[in-house]
Amino acid sequence: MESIDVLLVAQVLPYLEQELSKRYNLFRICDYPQKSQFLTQHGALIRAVVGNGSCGADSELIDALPNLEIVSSFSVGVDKIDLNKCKEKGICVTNTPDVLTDDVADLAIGLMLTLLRRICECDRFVRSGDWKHGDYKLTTKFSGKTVGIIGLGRIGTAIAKRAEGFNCSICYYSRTQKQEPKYKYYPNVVELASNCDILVVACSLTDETHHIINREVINALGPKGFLINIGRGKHVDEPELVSALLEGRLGGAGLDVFENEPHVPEELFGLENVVLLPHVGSGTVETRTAMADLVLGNLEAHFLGKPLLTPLV
Ligand SMILES: O=CC(=O)O
Repeated sequence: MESIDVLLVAQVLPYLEQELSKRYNLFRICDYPQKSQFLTQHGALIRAVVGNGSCGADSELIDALPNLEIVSSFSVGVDKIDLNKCKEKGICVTNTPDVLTDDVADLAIGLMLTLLRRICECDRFVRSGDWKHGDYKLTTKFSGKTVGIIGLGRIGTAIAKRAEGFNCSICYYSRTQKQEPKYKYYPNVVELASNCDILVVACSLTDETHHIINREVINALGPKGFLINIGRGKHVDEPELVSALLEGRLGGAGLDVFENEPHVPEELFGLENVVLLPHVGSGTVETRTAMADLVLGNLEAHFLGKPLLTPLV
């Protein structure tokens, strides 16, 4: 398959990049200071694009690649791929579901525990020597809280199962009610936020879920409520979140994702009731390797004319 031209548009696991360059004629967009120059010179050669959750294939890129057959994303989220355009043009799209579910759900629970029990702050308290001057203040219990989940898909369900292990009650919002009698369904996010202690964003980013966490939802969650976001930064109206935290209208936030990564609002840096992570939901060696193998497996299947492993479009 060395003669197949593949374009890498994002920074991915070195193992994936190495395997791609062994198997294909690999172009890396980052090697070209002018993207437009690359596209004019080589655009017509490219049959596959490999991207990730931050950089995929927008309408402009798809238009510049007239022989594109497949976009294979090293991510579960595909909000950076113009799916409608791919459908229209008959371009296949694959992502990396399932293999990262456990890691993302583990991290969501980690964020809840870290936020409520102030684990990062406690660590800083010990390192700074402050413990010698007195004990750390009391924090908030996690076990038994009501956890509200936006999006009861693979990741949302895995979070619910884990939270059940902490005797938490589970409620959720999703476009349609699921066959899950143990979990209470709310038909809108404001009602969900009013009725839970911890609100978790676990849905995919679409036009409908952009800023699903807005001022009204934040106010419904309230000064004793906590927000956890392991979805996408754009699920949250970030300036609204920052003002709610600064004004004490929200109890706290555990965030793995931000609207303009890697930029994080600096107003958050001084707050004790936030935990800030650098988008590491699936960031373990085991999971990223499994994700890389899925990207490679999907490309191989496509070019051998076999069924795709994880087709989306
Ligand atoms: O954010 C990460 C992913 O979509 O896999």
